[in-house]
Amino acid sequence: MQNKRYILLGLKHSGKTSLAQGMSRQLGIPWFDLDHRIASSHPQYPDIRSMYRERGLAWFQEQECIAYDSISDPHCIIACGGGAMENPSLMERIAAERDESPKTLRIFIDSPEELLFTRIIKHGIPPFLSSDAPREHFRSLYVRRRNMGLEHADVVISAGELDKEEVLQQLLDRI
Ligand SMILES: Nc1ncnc2c1ncn2[C@@H]1O[C@H](COP(=O)(O)OP(=O)(O)O)[C@@H](O)[C@H]1O
Ligand SMILES: O=C(O)C1=C[C@@H](OP(=O)(O)O)[C@@H](O)[C@H](O)C1
Ligand SMILES: [Mg+2]
Repeated sequence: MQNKRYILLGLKHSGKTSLAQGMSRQLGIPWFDLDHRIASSHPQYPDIRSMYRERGLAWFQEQECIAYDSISDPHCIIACGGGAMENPSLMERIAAERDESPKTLRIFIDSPEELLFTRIIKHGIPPFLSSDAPREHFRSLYVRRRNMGLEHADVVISAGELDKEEVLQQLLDRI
């Protein structure tokens, strides 16, 4: 099972980065995180939030594509950011790669809305959520991104209330 390229998709805080690390440990193949690559290419910003806030969505989406293109390993795990499903250029790249080589597998981590919102606001309201009505904004964003994730995915993992190790196990059983 390890001779594939696994792409992790899911809303913010669904556990993509943690799962990529866990999969890498279990499968013995490298893992990459698009946000980490963007951050290390732009050390003038303290974090992803501040660069997203300062440079805006279009710039950030371009950086996601550049970060994706910079990964050449055919066998690896790539954790995308929570907005990746809404980045058409990135989704097209990955779909084209999948058409060329069925060894690319898109995995959507499907987590409940309320649980994600609770995890997200623990660290304050992120720049992609309106500060006036973050809960309502998150609801519409959740529905839209989830539908897109389900549409793009080859495998869907229902994470429910499972802890990280349990989600990882579900995922490993399915690939
Ligand atoms: N299944 C889970 N159960 C509980 N907490 C989780 C779970 N998955 C992720 N988390 C927590 O949510 C936060 C975001 O996790 P992370 O792996 O960075 O998600 P993502 O990359 O999807 O934003 C971290 O604090 C992490 O410990
Ligand atoms: O949901 C989003 O729009 C975003 C999620 C973040 O990634 P994580 O899902 O890994 O936290 C990061 O890419 C950026 O802040 C935008
Ligand atoms: Mg992440």
